[in-house]
Amino acid sequence: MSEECVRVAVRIRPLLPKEVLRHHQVCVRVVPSTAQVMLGSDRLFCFDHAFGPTASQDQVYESCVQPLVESLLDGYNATVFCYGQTGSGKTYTLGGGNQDEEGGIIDRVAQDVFLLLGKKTLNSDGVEATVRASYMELYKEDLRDLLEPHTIHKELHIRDDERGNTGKTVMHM
Ligand SMILES: Nc1ncnc2c1ncn2[C@@H]1O[C@H](COP(=O)(O)OP(=O)(O)OP(=O)(O)O)[C@@H](O)[C@H]1O
Repeated sequence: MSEECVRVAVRIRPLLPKEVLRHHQVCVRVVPSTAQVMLGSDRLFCFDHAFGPTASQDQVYESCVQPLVESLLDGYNATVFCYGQTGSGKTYTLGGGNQDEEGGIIDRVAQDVFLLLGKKTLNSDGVEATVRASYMELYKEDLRDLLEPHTIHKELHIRDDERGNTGKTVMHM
């Protein structure tokens, strides 16, 4: 893995059945054996990773995220976020989730965090670990606690943290 602080991966999802039925065409493809994508026939873009429509959830996780989980347990901070227009595959890549889909990044991170913590605590006497997780949705101006989906009306507010403008914190999570 490169030493860059910020790395960008692009994932091209397959056409959906409804898109195939409507004869939509694929307009972007990965240049084989590179991290480049070609838009149309002559516009080339470079990324740190490029995944085509046949890439598995495993491949995306192993190349882009797993190394971050390992460094997390060495004390580093890590952020992974998905960006893209509606329907481009952010939820699928992060969550997967439908019964017939493979699990996404969140499932795999959770599994690996506990697996690696298990190994660490086994190998080092007296080491204890606490894992805290929050899962929220910010849609327009509304925040939802996705670990308590029934509390739609729960009063959640974004505030500056005690250090001022450098971070944000959500009250009442
Ligand atoms: N790599 C993939 N392989 C197979 N199906 C995919 C893939 N990525 C996305 N899809 C499918 O494409 C559809 C749209 O994906 P998804 O809901 O993840 O988009 P999104 O970016 O989260 O959209 P929105 O911003 O509207 O929430 C879903 O039916 C999803 O199952």
